Amino acid sequence: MTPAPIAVALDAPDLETAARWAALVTPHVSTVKVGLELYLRYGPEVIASVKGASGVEVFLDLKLHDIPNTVAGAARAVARLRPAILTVHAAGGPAMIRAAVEAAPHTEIAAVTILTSLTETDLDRIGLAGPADAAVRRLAALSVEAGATALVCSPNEVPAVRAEVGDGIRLITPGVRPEGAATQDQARVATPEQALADGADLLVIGRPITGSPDPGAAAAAIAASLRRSV
Ligand SMILES: O=c1ccn([C@@H]2O[C@H](COP(=O)(O)O)[C@@H](O)[C@H]2O)c(=O)[nH]1
Repeated sequence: MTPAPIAVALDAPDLETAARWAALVTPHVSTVKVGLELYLRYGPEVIASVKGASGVEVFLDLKLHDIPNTVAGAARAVARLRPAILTVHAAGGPAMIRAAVEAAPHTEIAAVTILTSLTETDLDRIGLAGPADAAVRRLAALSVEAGATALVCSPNEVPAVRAEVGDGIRLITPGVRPEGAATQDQARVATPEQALADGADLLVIGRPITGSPDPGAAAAAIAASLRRSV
């Protein structure tokens, strides 16, 4: 069976837990995601540990955001680990995004538009007044112009972003919660089925899977539900 287009966020406190979660979910999902917590604690060794013997894609979610020269150096440093995907913040601007793209030619650079934890009130307060999807759309357009081939946005913005950037750009959506699951610190959310129906290419799901007593079964259940919904 083809693994579901899900990136499981391995936000674990230690490497053993992350590797165990990865082994449990990789029969069911295409991708595992390593974020700041694991990478800052363990560095490059985390990539091999979560990959194990499986062919799962590794998504390195470091959300780089600095001046172009610094981001180029950071992207070059992690490119040798050959992650499938590396994130940068779109708000770093076009020169910074292009620097990452050029520094990591074998890795897909995904630009994070507006964090899915932010509400419209938060956006007003940080000076991005207006509906979230207007800011997301603007950041999406500049990121693609700068060479990003993937974008991170909430599932709610997928139709607007797709209309802006067209097909051929991978849309990655955190802020995904199965029906009835707690939203926790996520603000702009949708169900996995809705996200997929709206055209998301890769769904990032963490705690609804890793917080389950059986992460493998939780991943399998969401994957099965996605298969039924298409
Ligand atoms: O806008 C963003 C960008 C990245 N994330 C990351 O995705 C996961 C979501 O985990 P859940 O447990 O499913 O909430 C997490 O690693 C974030 O760092 C995001 O949530 N929103």
